[in-house]
Amino acid sequence: MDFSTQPVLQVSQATIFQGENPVLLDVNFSVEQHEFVFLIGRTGSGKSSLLKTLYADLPLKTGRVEIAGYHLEKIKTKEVPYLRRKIGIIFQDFQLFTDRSVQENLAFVLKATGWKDNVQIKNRISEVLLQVGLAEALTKMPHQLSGGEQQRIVIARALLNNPSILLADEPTGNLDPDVADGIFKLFQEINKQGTAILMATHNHELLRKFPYRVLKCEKGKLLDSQVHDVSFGSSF
Ligand SMILES: Nc1ncnc2c1ncn2[C@@H]1O[C@H](COP(=O)(O)OP(=O)(O)OP(=O)(O)O)[C@@H](O)[C@H]1O
Repeated sequence: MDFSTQPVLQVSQATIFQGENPVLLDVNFSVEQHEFVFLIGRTGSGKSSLLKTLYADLPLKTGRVEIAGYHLEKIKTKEVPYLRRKIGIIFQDFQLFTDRSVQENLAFVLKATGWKDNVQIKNRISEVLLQVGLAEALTKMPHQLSGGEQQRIVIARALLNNPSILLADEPTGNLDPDVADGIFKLFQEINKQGTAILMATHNHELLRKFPYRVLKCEKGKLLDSQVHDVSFGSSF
């Protein structure tokens, strides 16, 4: 068994760019396997740009990032799909195929990531649906599900390949507060089972309720509540 304490994410001296424009300078932090970390900051402060860099949607031009065993400063385009199997990515807007059932949406991802055995595919889909509390949704079409249920399916999809870290960009942003609470609890359960979570949020309530570590994008820097005095205030 692997008892290594190697962080799942390590960022050193990285600059986060949008095109030619630097958005965050000299970014340094790491995330351990058991951690739940909030990413905050005003609109336009660089949260999404940081997350996009971490899943290799934006190139890392300066500095070093190791995530789920991949070094982004030297990753090749053909390796990016393999990296994305090791990290789960969840956005605010559910991007399910609207013309396919839940089962077909999930099977598509497994097949695209190399799964071939139909029995194993079926079993894995049942497992992740059970994990997100939606076993009965298997044959439903996305439009037959509520917003919160669709987001649960998106989370199930992100879990299919047992990622070591989930990157979530405002995953509760479009949901009613009660539904958002349920989704947040689901993230906490997933975290307790050993998946690190880095979640961008504007939700003050969550930050006040849950004393997780906070990374804050502010004036081109990334502040870390483990190192800096990070104010939540009204500035995010
Ligand atoms: N596709 C893009 N092309 C060029 N510039 C962009 C692009 N997306 C974002 N930016 C710019 O990069 C900077 C950081 O934006 P980013 O989307 O990372 O902020 P954010 O903190 O995620 O904001 P929000 O809370 O509104 O999602 C902003 O100045 C923004 O205008």
